[in-house]
Amino acid sequence: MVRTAKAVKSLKGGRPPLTSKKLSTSNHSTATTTTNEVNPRRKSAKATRKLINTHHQLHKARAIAVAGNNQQLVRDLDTQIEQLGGLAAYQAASLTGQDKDRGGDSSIKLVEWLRKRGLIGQQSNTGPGQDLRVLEIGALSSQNAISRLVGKGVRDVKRIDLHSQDKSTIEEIDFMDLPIPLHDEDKFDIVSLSLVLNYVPDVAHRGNMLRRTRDFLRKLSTLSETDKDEQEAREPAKDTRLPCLFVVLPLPCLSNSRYMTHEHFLSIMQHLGYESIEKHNSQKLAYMLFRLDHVQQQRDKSTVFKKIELRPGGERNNFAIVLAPD
Ligand SMILES: C[S@@+](CC[C@H](N)C(=O)[O-])C[C@H]1O[C@@H](n2cnc3c(N)ncnc32)[C@H](O)[C@@H]1O
Repeated sequence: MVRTAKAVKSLKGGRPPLTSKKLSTSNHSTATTTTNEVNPRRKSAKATRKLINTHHQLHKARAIAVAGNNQQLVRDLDTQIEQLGGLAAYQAASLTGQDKDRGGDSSIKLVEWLRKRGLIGQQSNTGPGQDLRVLEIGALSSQNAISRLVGKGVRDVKRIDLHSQDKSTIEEIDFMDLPIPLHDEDKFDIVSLSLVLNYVPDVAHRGNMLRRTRDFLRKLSTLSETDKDEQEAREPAKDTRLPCLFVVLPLPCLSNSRYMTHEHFLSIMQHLGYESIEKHNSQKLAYMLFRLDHVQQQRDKSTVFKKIELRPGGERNNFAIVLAPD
């Protein structure tokens, strides 16, 4: 068996287990069971974290092997990934992490912020934001908090994933292959990228993915002028400008990486035209909401963000994002 890089202790999972170590008995998953009968829903929090962490390591090692054109190593790593139950097992483990007793559904924070900003009304079908269109990249379930708002302030949620857990509600497609909508009305008000960037093994692909999110966001707010006037009359202080990108990362990606800091991430986002409008750190996750300014994104096309050491030290992880020029 091929040895992979030593575990990056502080980057494991991305889903926080809470204090309870009891086995999850929740049964609302749409996760499929693989031929290997891997069923992480029965695993302990520790075992779930270990499975997610091992997947991250194997995928990272595979990306390096692909870059070095080491076909034999790629095959060995593919075998190891398959033996672990493949992507389906990884997703099921992540879905387990979405259980309430493991830290929950990250879209709860998105919904909280949309409400706070007056983009979602307090009651069904009464508030502004009726027409909010959401694209969820890396979707595991159609039952999360943002999905439950469909018909209650959100018009629709388009969910995509590399490996769909339920083809009727989650389209199986790589975001990088998702056709860019030609017309503004077919684009989205909110794009969600929750715990996806850290899953992408290649640092340049992470940058490309972030850049591509802009093509899916509308140029104009969906709040009609009447909606805006009504909203401002009700709560003048609220800023209802759209469109927005919701990003969630394991906190150590920003707080303990050799190549990334919170400020550096904000610089990358700012360069892409994204203004930070909300942020929250839980014990294990960093939640961020950005607003895209389509005018700002046009400037300074030559800047490059390389993988450079920003925070030296021993006990660090290697999370990085590389952004090539436009
Ligand atoms: C850790 S799970 C996170 C799921 C969920 N968003 C959450 O916050 O719990 C990461 C998911 O991102 C998906 N993913 C990674 N890269 C993707 C891509 N390029 N296009 C679509 N989905 C992707 C993976 O298949 C995986 O299901």
